[in-house]
Amino acid sequence: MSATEIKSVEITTGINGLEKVILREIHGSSVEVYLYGAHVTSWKNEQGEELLFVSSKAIFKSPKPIRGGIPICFPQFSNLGSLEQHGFARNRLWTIETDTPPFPPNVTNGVFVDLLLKPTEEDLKIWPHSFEYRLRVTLGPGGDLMLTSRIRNTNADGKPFTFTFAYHTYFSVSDISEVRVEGLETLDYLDNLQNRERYTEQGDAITFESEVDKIYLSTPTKIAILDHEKKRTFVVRKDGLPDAVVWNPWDKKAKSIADFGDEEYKHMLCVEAAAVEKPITLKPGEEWKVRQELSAVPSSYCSGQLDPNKVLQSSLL
Ligand SMILES: O=P(O)(O)OC[C@H]1O[C@@H](O)[C@H](O)[C@@H](O)[C@@H]1O
Repeated sequence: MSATEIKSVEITTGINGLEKVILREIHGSSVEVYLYGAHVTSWKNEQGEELLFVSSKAIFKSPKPIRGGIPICFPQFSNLGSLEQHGFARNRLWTIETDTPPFPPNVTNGVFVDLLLKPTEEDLKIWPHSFEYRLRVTLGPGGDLMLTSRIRNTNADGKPFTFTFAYHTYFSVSDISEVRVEGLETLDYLDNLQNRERYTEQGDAITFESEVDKIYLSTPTKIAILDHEKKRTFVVRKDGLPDAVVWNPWDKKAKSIADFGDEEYKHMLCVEAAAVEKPITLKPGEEWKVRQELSAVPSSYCSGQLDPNKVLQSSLL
């Protein structure tokens, strides 16, 4: 048996000496996750092709979050509150947890790592709430990438807390002009480029020809990103996350982002499973559990299958 045929969890050192965990499946797929931000920075298929976008200018150094991969936005999405943009979970050091409270059996298939974030004294000064955030990153037997989050209110003062959330996934695409997203058509969205005014998406699948920054509301549990040039379709399945943010900065905004290459907008698309419109409130002792599952399939994948009405009726997870 060669090294790539062994299923494994390896803890090693990544860029700038930051610790990372590499998950490998027997057929050759792999996932890398940094303890800094519990940030997935790589997801490769059985052919070793990278499926996530990470900027060539990404800075792997605190306090800057890593540009690309899957940042975790918690306890605040965007600037919807008093915290730094997208909250602090994405630039804190998480720990590996070996004695995690049991997960339901459907999230224990495959190879996984459990990460834990608890607030420091400093964090409590800016967000005065005790919590335990457990993230399980799982690489499934078929190369699927699953992120399961469990967030528990551990406040001893009897107080509830409220937050917004997103898995800010950057998908790698060959050419953004050739990409379309299915599953969001006809839905309502808040347009971040227009003071979060509410609009209704018209027409067919979503395509890209300029900057886009939209929060789609009450979205189906399944969304597809079709990359015609690569002949690849990403399928996002989500559970407990009603919203979906779609973001591409396009050329002008790209130039204003220091840790993002001028032309890189052509090769990425963020589709972010999120809970934004209706913030989540947890009482002490309560736990919120959500899940995102990503798969990459060849583009013979039947387009049109993701009619939101049909998808909404079916249970996908
Ligand atoms: O540069 P950041 O903080 O990682 O955010 C990137 C983008 O993230 C998206 O989720 C937001 O909708 C955008 O408004 C934002 O520009």
